[in-house]
Amino acid sequence: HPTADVVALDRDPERARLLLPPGSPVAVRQTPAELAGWQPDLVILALKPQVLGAALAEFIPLLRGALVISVAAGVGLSRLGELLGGHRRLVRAMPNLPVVVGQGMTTLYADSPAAADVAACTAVFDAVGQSAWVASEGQIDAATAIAGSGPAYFLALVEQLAKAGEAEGLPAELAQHLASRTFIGAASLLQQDGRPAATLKAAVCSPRGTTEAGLAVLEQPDALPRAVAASVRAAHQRAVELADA
Ligand SMILES: NC(=O)C1=CN([C@@H]2O[C@H](COP(=O)(O)OP(=O)(O)OC[C@H]3O[C@@H](n4cnc5c(N)ncnc54)[C@H](O)[C@@H]3O)[C@@H](O)[C@H]2O)C=CC1
Ligand SMILES: O=C(O)[C@@H]1CCC=N1
Repeated sequence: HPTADVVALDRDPERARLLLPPGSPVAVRQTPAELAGWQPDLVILALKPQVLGAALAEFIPLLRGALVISVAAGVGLSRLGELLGGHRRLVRAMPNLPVVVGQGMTTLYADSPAAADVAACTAVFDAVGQSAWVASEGQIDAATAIAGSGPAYFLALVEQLAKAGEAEGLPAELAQHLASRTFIGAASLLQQDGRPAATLKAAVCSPRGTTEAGLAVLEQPDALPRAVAASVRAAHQRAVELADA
């Protein structure tokens, strides 16, 4: 928001400055103590689950009645509330890395949030992509395994496609270029066409052609379906474990 007073707080301020575009009006501070007397309306906590326990106590005086959004994977609202001295105006959010290019997908959950808080959170995350509220807190951990971690799965697929291209005789640079442009093109097609992935996939398959031959291997039950299900299960399980980190 053009008139909002935004402060980034990071104990490594140089790192925070690197993330801001040149000329950004966002002020960078190192400790909550430097903000004494300031009362933010909205606070986003983007600390690693493992450091929240030790770090949050010093944030309590800053928060007062603020709307607090935590993006920490796994850490539940009840634990966040305890770490924040009984603070109740809390929302969990799970954004993903494409927020940096305005293409994020964020999942949100709160216990009986006020309508104004729902609107404020939605506005924040819709400004960097899309957002969706889930009906139960457990779904945030499942969504973390899909959308939070998901960009890395697709990037891993691009890596493997490029490697396989090299193995089939393409120069490394060209194989990487083909793999990433193919991925970007397929993602844009999915976005612009609007039909489901399965329908578009079928459109690539010529009868008895090359794609059918490739998919017959990739989609064997013990190949991609099993690998994806097991990967998502592991990520989901890790989110549940991080609750106690
Ligand atoms: N990386 C991703 O794609 C996503 C990460 N998350 C969540 O975001 C959180 C942060 O993850 P990353 O950004 O990947 O980690 P990161 O290590 O890149 O960033 C954490 C930042 O916290 C700062 N920090 C550490 N202790 C501090 C303290 N006491 N006071 C102030 N600043 C402090 C560090 O200097 C660092 O800049 C995690 O809880 C993670 O679960 C959520 C969605 C996606
Ligand atoms: O890897 C993680 O734990 C965080 C949460 C989702 C994406 N990155």
